[in-house]
Amino acid sequence: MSSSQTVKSLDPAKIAFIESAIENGVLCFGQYTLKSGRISPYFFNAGLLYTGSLLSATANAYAKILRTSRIPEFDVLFGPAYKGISLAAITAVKLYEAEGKEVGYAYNRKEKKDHGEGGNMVGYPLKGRIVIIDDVLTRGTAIREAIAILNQHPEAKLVGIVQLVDRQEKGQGEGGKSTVQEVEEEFGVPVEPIIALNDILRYMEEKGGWEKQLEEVKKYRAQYGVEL
Ligand SMILES: O=P(O)(O)OC[C@H]1O[C@H](OP(=O)(O)OP(=O)(O)O)[C@H](O)[C@@H]1O
Repeated sequence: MSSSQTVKSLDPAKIAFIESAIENGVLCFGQYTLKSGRISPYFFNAGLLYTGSLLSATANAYAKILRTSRIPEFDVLFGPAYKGISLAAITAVKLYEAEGKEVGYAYNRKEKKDHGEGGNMVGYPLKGRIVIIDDVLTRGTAIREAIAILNQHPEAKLVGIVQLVDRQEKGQGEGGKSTVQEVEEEFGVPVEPIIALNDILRYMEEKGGWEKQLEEVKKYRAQYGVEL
């Protein structure tokens, strides 16, 4: 298969997102130690979404998922520190500019501040229907911490979570479920990704020229992945 092969079975928006991520080094292949301790042959580095055009494309992708997926109506976007902060902010701006949709925006600090406005929450008051915006759930530690923050606000109701990439990996439990499945069951809300590992694999398979990386990712998936 040549590297100019067309990818037919994926949504063009997903193809564009994957290609832009690869071109800009956001989606990369090698050897990466994840927060979970797992050594992954691929990594999605949301920290490299650092130009206006990349942020704009990312915000479009989040806005589209919020419009088209299982995420219900919501009032506030909550971006957990650190990476979730800018991701939630750009999404709130995009929803307003592109769709005229006004939503609140809130984030937490990792360290508590004792001057100025004080506390560790900033932005829109945490009340109403909340959607968490983050980059990726690996073992789900960060998302559980974010939900614990929400639970300290009795008027806040979590209604959904959106992540950039669903790695489709086993979570913390013994049942062999993915982190996403565990979080969906535990908290009773949908967790939607912009792309999933399956999309990335399909892209690599159909595009061609990725045989070596594909083999490594498939090996990793056989060890840590879940069949969906
Ligand atoms: O599901 P987990 O195993 O918790 O891993 C995923 C989370 O960990 C990373 O954030 P991190 O806590 O490193 O904070 P950062 O955004 O400040 O980099 C990443 O941004 C995810 O949010």
